[in-house]
Amino acid sequence: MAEETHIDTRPPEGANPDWTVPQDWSAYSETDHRTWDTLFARQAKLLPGRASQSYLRGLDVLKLSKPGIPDFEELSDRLMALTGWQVVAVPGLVPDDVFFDHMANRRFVAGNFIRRPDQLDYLQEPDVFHDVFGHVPMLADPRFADYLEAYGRGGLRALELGALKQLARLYWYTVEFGLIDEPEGLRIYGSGIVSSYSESTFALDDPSPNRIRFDLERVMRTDYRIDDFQQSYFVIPSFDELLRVTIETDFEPVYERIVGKPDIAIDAILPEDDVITRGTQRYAREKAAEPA
Ligand SMILES: C[C@H](O)[C@H](O)[C@H]1CNc2nc(N)[nH]c(=O)c2N1
Ligand SMILES: N[C@@H](Cc1ccccc1)C(=O)O
Ligand SMILES: [Fe+2]
Repeated sequence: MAEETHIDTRPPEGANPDWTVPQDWSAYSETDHRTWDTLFARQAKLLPGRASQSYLRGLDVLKLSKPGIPDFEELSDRLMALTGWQVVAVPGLVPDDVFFDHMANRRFVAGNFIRRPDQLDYLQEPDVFHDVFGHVPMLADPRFADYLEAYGRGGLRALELGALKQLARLYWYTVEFGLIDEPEGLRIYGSGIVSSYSESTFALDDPSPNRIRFDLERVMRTDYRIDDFQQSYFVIPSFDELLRVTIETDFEPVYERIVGKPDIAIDAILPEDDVITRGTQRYAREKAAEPA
C-alpha cells in the first residue's frame, strides 16, 4: 500500500537501523492465523477469473494456500529461488528512502501484524495480509520482479529530483490499483484491489469508476484517494509493456515536462484519454452525499 507517509526518521524500539524486525512467527495467536485464513478463503473464492494469470500463478508457486500466516523465512526461500526477492518484516510504514532502498535490493517490506477480526474490511496501514497476499505473489513473476526493483531505484532517484509525488502515483495506479487487459478480459493485478473483498468486484464490474488505458504522464499527473475505492483505474496491455515504458524511459525529462502542468482530478476524463469505461461516478457521489 502506498500512502503519504509522515514518519520520523528513527526506527522504533527493537527495530534494526533499516527498520526491519524479526517476524516472530511463533508470537501469532490462533485468532491471528484464523483471521488470515478467513481473508484468504474469501479472496480465493473471488479471484479466479478476476485476478491476472500472473497473480494466480504466483499464489500457486509460493504455496500461499497453506493455512495460517506464512513464515517469511520459508516464503523467502521459495521467492529467492524464483526471482531473487525476499520478504522482510517491518512493524508498520517506513520512511520513503528506507522503503525504496529495500525495494532496490529486492527486499519486500511486509507488515508483521495482522488486522483484528473487526477490521476485516478496512485498515489504514498495510498489514501482513495486504502485503503478503496482495503484493508477494506478483514478485514471483520475473517481469514484475524487475519492475519493482527498478521502481525502488527510481524512488531513490525521485527523492533526489523532488518528484516523489509523481512517482508515488505511478506506484498507486499500477502496483496498488492496476488493471491489465488479458485475452479473456480485464483482470486485476493491483495489490490494493486483490487484497480487498469489495474492491475486487467493484474495480472490474461496477459502472461507477473510469477505466482508462495506461499512459505514463497521465498517471503521474493524476491524484488518487487513499480512503475509499478508486474513481479511476488504469489498464496496462501487458507487464512487458509496463516494463518497457517505465524502465526504458528516463523519467527526469518527464518530471520536468509535467512540473508546470496542473494535477488531474481523480474522476476526470481528458479528450486524449483512451477510455474503456466512462464511469458514472455514482458510488463516489452517493458516498459523498451520505450523512457524515
Ligand atoms: C512511496 C511511498 O513512500 C510509500 O507510501 C511507501 C512509504 N512507506 C511504506 N512502508 C511500508 N511498510 N509499506 C509501504 O507500502 C510503504 N509505502
Ligand atoms: N525510469 C525511471 C526509473 C523507474 C523504473 C521503473 C519504475 C519506476 C521508475 C527513472 O528514470 O527514474
Ligand atoms: Fe501495498
